[in-house]
Amino acid sequence: MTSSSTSSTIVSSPGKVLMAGGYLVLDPAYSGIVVSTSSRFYTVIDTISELPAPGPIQIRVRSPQFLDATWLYFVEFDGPDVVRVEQVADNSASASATKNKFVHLALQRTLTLATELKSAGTLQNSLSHGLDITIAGDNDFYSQRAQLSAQNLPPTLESLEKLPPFNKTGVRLAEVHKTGMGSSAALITSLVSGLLLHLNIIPADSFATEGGTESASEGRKLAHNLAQYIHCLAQGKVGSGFDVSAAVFGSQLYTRFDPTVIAPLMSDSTPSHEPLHPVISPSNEAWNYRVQPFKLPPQTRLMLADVDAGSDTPSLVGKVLKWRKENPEEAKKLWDTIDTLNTKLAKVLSGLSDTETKNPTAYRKAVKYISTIQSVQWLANPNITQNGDHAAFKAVIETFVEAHQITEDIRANMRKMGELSSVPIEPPEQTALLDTCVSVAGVVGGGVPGAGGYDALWLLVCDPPNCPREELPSARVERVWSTYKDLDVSPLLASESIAKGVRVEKLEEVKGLEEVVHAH
Ligand SMILES: Nc1ncnc2c1ncn2[C@@H]1O[C@H](COP(=O)(O)OP(=O)(O)O)[C@@H](O)[C@H]1O
Ligand SMILES: C[C@@](O)(CCOP(=O)(O)OP(=O)(O)O)CC(=O)O
Repeated sequence: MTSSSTSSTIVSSPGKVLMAGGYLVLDPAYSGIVVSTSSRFYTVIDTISELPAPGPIQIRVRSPQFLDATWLYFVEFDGPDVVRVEQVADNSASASATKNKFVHLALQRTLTLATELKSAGTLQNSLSHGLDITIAGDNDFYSQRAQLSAQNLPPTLESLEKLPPFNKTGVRLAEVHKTGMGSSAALITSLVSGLLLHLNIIPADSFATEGGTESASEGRKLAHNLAQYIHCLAQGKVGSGFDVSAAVFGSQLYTRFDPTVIAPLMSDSTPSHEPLHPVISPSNEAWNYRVQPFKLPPQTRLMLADVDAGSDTPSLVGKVLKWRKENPEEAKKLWDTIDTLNTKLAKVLSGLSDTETKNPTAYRKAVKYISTIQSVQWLANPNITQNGDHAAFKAVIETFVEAHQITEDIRANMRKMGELSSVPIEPPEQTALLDTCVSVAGVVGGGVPGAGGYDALWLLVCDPPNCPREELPSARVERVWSTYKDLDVSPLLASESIAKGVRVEKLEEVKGLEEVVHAH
């Protein structure tokens, strides 16, 4: 199969970090602070340029970063509204014998929805040349430790920047070491959104407008509902869905949907006999998730680290939920305390963005000032109001101190949750590492993302403009990470994504993507 890029559709969607709200966000009474990352998953959909061969319609999906990662499917129409997508057995050199449930379900359910919204005949026409789909994830989704050490590079941001984009992992998908940024949610979202655009199920400008549930386009909401449903089906469980929501809408305060909305469609049988559109449609009011806009303050930077000591999220979640069920009163008190703190954190961080808009000079000076001092010292200088724009300058610093204090209080309460339910949410090794990081000059706060455990951490650090790289708080943090003895800590390149969720891309503007698409 050869492919042309003239008619290609390229869509990307970001990874996620649940900064605050782990476990709470599983309950619709509480929300989570979700930051979407600059690391993205890309789906490139091409039409096969050769004349259609007689025989069934073909869809080829490739993930060139992995070994044995080409999947070939036949699409068959059976009557006016039944479409079947079957994986072709390993009878060609280019197709692998492995299955990819996530990809298969994304194709199967998206084409089913398409048949309901267009006619089978129209869809058959759109697919007559087949589809050639390439999937690629930014390096951050997979641990690059092995690749760095193979090149004798230390685990630093500078080294990560030297690795080729969409670096080959050298392994099969099942063997890859994930970093917890939500590869499957970002993959499903980019694939489903790309297909909806390519098949004209949603208008071409669906992802041009941004926003949460209030202002997003109907096309974006449809992509969300469909991706959320397919992701649940592929995972075989209904989580809170914050990862898909971040992939679709970007950074946000997320409140989950009631899982009963998709219950009628959760049977694994193919094809599903229940029509999808009445359930998936954005006009179905049973979709009661809420996405409120959120972003990190200006001149700060989110830093993420991959900590090598893997833990298993599902077992953590099961134990915490069991404890909560058995201790409802104590749990409610703790959940409410944490929620008050989480809500306050979101408000304080959003407030900093407003302050920067209103008084950019005082804000910039304050960030610059605190970026060279440990948080305990930020207000220590009695002459602080003499320094710059007086009251406004001091007020900015006070707000940063508040943000720092809240993140520390959240950590303490998450540790309590862990102790009470006998789950290593912020285990002692992570506490020691985080305490060290949080005391570095210019660090606002940090924590264990999502469900916690041993495998990751996040930090929010000041990032004043026009400052030499080696003098930035991020460089100080990197030095701590690279010399830390008790845990193996490796940085991730990602920061917060400025683009809000899923977006359309141009091949030539994404470094390295063209090479991946044309790799064989
Ligand atoms: N680059 C990729 N190409 C194709 N499929 C992928 C890719 N990355 C992830 N997947 C799919 O997602 C699955 C992993 O899902 P899951 O274990 O839920 O991961 P995560 O915790 O990252 O969401 C893989 O088995 C595969 O089906
Ligand atoms: C416990 C949770 O609230 C958060 C888990 O967040 P993680 O980021 O740890 O999740 P994975 O992507 O599964 O590793 C469960 C949920 O919200 O679904």
